[in-house]
Amino acid sequence: MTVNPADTALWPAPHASGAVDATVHVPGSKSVTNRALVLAALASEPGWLRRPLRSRDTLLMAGALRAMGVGIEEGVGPDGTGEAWRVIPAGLRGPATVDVGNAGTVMRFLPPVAALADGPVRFDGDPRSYERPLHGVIDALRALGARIDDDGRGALPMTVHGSGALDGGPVAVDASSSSQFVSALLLSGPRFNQGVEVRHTGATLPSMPHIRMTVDMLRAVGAQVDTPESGGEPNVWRVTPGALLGRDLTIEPDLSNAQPFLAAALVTGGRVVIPDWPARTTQPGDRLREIFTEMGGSCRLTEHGLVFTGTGAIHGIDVDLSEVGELTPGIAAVAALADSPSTLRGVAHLRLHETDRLAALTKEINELGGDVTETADGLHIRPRPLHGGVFHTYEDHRMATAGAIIGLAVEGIRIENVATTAKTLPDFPGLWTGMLGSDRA
Ligand SMILES: O=C(O)C1=C[C@@H](OP(=O)(O)O)[C@@H](O)[C@H](O)C1
Ligand SMILES: C=C(OP(=O)(O)O)C(=O)O
Repeated sequence: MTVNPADTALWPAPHASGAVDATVHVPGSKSVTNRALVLAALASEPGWLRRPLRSRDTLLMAGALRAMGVGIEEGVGPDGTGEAWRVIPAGLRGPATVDVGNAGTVMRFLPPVAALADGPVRFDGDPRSYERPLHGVIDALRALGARIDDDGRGALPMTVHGSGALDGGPVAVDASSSSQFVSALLLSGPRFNQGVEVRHTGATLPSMPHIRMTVDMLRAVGAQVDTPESGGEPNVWRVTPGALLGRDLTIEPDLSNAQPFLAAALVTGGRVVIPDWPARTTQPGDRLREIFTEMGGSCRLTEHGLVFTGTGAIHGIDVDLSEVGELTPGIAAVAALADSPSTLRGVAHLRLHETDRLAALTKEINELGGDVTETADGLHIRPRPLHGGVFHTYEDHRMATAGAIIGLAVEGIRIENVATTAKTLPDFPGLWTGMLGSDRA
């Protein structure tokens, strides 16, 4: 990818002059949009995605599916309101090339789809995508009958030689480095000849809500899925082969991307409303209601959405984030501004995310005067007065939003490459300054 020098420029993170009071419309969920695209592409009839997220990760997913022959028409919905994408499934085909960027969902969810295509599908992406774990997907697909050429490291780049069908059946996977290995195999499972039975063999399994999201969305398109929670064996998921329905699905706002805005209410002692917060969801961001309440805020789910209010006090927290790892950078940023220390646990696998997030958070907060230490599976954060400086982001969207949170309370923070937020959150700077502008209007 060519980097535009303007994108890596330093962005002066706005300092909050007072308590924020704003309503923020957060764009659609990355995780839901990319699952919905895959399931719609594998269905036996066309479907609709309403209010899809339009961001780097989701456009890469749509582009990759189009390259394999799927029709995706971007436009307005059947009732003429709001953005909606029409997905028209077609016989999956190669040769095709997939650019995964640095999207975990694209690099893990699409190789099983490619195994169903007729022809070779080449996968490549950003340099970081070569380092992110993919062995679980590659080894499992080979065990299920696929032919894959990689360079022997079990990582990108690689070519999946689709033969139009895959046997499927039982397979063992160590998904301790990413829950996306399990999700990937389950999502395409209904289209494998024998379905799929995925047995997780590792000691730990992160991001369980994201696996529940996969299961819920599969069931919503007619798949039969047996899970440990529905009375099955622990660590075993079974998907029965069968046709998938085309659906008309409205995508929920991305609750993990609501995090910086909720944090703004907490940090400034203000109030932020997030419309369309779902009453029931599998998104891990829903845990923020509890976590940010423990850290000093309060929230109410109303007809207007989630109303989150800060008091001005920010407390430290001792919390296991293994289920909700993607919330860690934002929680670490708030914790660095708290009135007592924090311990964030259960997130060793974050070393393999967009960047090594534990190292990056430690270095960047400490360079502003903070006192953060890495543990085997997380961070200890002892708040200290911070000063301005450059906050490096390592092409990680959540590092950029974490820096913006600190910038609200600390003058002179400049964020490197704020444009990296476009991975999942289009126009973050606009939404952020809009939120801060509302209290001055
Ligand atoms: O399935 C998904 O949509 C995701 C699963 C999680 O991945 P890991 O299990 O690799 O942490 C999460 O961190 C990522 O942002 C999105
Ligand atoms: C880990 C993340 O993304 P990915 O889907 O690329 O794994 C994230 O969004 O925090």
